[in-house]
Amino acid sequence: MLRIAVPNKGALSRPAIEMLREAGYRQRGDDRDLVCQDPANDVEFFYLRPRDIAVYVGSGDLDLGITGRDLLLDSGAPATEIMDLSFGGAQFRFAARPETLQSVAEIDGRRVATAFPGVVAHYLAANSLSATVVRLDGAVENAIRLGVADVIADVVETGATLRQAGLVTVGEPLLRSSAILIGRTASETAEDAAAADGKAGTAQLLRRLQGVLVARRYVMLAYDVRADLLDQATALTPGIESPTVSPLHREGWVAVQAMVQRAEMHRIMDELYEIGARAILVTDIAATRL
Ligand SMILES: Nc1ncnc2c1ncn2[C@@H]1O[C@H](COP(=O)(O)OP(=O)(O)OP(=O)(O)O)[C@@H](O)[C@H]1O
Ligand SMILES: O=P(O)(O)OC[C@H]1O[C@H](OP(=O)(O)OP(=O)(O)O)[C@H](O)[C@@H]1O
Ligand SMILES: [Mg+2]
Repeated sequence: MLRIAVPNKGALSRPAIEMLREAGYRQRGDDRDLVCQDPANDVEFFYLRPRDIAVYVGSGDLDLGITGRDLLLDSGAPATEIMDLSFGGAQFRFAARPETLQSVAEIDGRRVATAFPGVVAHYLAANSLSATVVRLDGAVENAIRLGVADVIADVVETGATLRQAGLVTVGEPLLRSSAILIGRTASETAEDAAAADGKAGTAQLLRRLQGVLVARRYVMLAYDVRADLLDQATALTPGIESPTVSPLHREGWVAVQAMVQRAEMHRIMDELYEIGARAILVTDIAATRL
């Protein structure tokens, strides 16, 4: 049986559970449940603090887990990123009072408050800087006004918390984080992952999660167009492999179906209309296996 760690609380919990449900797995019905069995898929889910997930996966006690890239790096656990899950996006940045630090180089010799000492130590070492790291649990934006630190290093999503605390970012992000699937060994494909841990459920999970990512990113576009305009139209909608073209009852016209990126759909529909395509329809994709 495959054993998978899922965030029990925090920014990543709800979207992780939603993604697993969309991928066809059974998930807990109550926020307080710590374990959920999914016998139909031969998987057991454990709900854990996102910060602890890399530890369980790194030790081999759990096979796979969903956590943040920043939390994986911070843990220093021997686990690796298998797949970017495209949610929980945030930057990890230094911040300070305006006008106090012109560049990251000036962090040298200062006190840096953070709940991610591993990420900060890694960055300082890679950039030959030395600073005193003050480890806090959260609400680190307060550390400067309370005199504990000169600089903070924290997760920034909208930037609202920094603004409210009267702080500004310093330098470029230390890292761009998002939710990731982690395992013991890096795997390029679902087949590699299954081969690495010898569990069939691993390949199935990877394929299903990839299926959800594609279903979220793409829509199905269908339209009718005059056959002599088909080359022009399919240049706009090449699809993933190749568009489906079917004859229409109406002489000289064809129907075309192709997947397009959701972010591009309105531009493509406008351009198709311009060249003479009609009955242009978009439908959501519920699930995919490409
Ligand atoms: N707005 C956000 N605030 C905090 N973490 C975020 C945010 N958006 C994404 N994340 C990611 O969520 C993970 C942190 O989750 P975690 O549950 O440890 O903290 P949290 O969401 O702040 O919850 P809490 O601090 O209440 O325990 C990190 O990987 C972080 O990059
Ligand atoms: O850029 P923003 O959209 O404002 O989000 C980032 C803030 O959210 C998180 O704090 P959280 O609410 O989790 O509190 P914590 O510091 O106690 O973890 C994070 O630590 C930042 O403070
Ligand atoms: Mg937090």
